[in-house]
Amino acid sequence: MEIFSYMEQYDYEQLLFCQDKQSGLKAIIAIHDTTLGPALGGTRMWTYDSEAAAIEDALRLARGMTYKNAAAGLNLGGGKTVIIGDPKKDKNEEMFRAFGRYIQGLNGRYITAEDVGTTVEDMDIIHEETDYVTGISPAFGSSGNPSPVTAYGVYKGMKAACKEAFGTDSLEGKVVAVQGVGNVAYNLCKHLHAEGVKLVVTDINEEAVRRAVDEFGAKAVDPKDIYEVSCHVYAPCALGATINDETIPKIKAKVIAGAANNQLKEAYHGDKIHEMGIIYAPDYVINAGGVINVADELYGYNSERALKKVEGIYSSIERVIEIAKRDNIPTYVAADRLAEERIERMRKSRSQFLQNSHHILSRRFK
Ligand SMILES: NC(=O)c1ccc[n+]([C@@H]2O[C@H](COP(=O)([O-])OP(=O)(O)OC[C@H]3O[C@@H](n4cnc5c(N)ncnc54)[C@H](O)[C@@H]3O)[C@@H](O)[C@H]2O)c1
Ligand SMILES: CC(C)C[C@H](N)C(=O)O
Repeated sequence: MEIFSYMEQYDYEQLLFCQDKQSGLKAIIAIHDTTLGPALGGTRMWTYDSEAAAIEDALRLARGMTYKNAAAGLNLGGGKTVIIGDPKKDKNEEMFRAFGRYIQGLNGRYITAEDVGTTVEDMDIIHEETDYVTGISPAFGSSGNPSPVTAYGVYKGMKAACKEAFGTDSLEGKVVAVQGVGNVAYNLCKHLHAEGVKLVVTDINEEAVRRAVDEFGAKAVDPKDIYEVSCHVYAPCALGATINDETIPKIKAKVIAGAANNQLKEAYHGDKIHEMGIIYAPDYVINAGGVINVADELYGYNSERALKKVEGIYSSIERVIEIAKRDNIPTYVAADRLAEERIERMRKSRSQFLQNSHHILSRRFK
């Protein structure tokens, strides 16, 4: 990948490489756009096949956060970190302390939180070095693990998408195929099971599958068979790019609604599923519950206020579907428009000069 041309193509602001030999930290912080405010996005720890793959993931995820935060009505820009390593083997305290110091060095341009492979405990260690971290322990008056709240938002968004596809938002008796039953999807399955959904699940982690089978009576299938499951809803809740040339012909669901980031491998895959009449709940709209929840910490965390906002994901999905139908466009395009229009409106309305401490007059008028 030609990094500068890629950054130019999608208008990225900054890409940082953070290395700490002692702890083994190899982190990449990508800041996409800070028009709306500081970039907020989680830290993913993953064993990437190559450094290029890690850079690409950081960049794609950071841009996703710009759109997610904008569409959710947050006054936050988009950024993301990836740490190269195995979260089960390679973590240590010094690593997250070193990483926290790099975040502190950005002086508020980037705020982090959890993502795949990182936990509340990791955020607490980062917090030893910087205040620019969210999703830390409730003991600090913070919001803790965002996953259950993300799951609640996905559940609400799935109901809105089903209303469009099946004429009712009741999920009772529906079959939902859940790919990846980790932190978010386990909690999603709880809501679905409580509403009488028949669950079909898969995961590469056998223990995660067993838990869903035992607790929710889910049927387990092999990871490669999840696309072909005869179901009403396909819920991608593992990693990204699972909607692609290979999987689309296998999908039997009428609705795609799940937690994973960057579900469409390429934009044209969104066009393909639209042509097939599938109702796609755009990933960054339906999975915004976690970021809405951690962002509330910046105002002094109030869980009731945050959950109320997360419930709004139902109407956000309704709105995206409405725009898509009105303008005869796929839902992913409708969501992008919503986000881009908000960023542009704010860019214009915030463009006038404002007296603060970082401008040409700051030394003269102290
Ligand atoms: N945690 C949050 O609050 C949050 C918020 C927004 C978006 N997301 C996104 O949702 C997704 C899940 O997040 P999470 O926090 O639950 O992560 P997680 O790591 O707890 O869960 C992911 C699960 O997917 C499984 N998995 C990985 N590859 C798989 C494959 N090929 N087939 C089947 N299963 C596979 C893993 O074993 C794991 O159990 C991620 O894409 C994440 O970026 C998470
Ligand atoms: C909790 C959030 C800041 C990050 C979350 N992993 C997301 O992708 O939205």
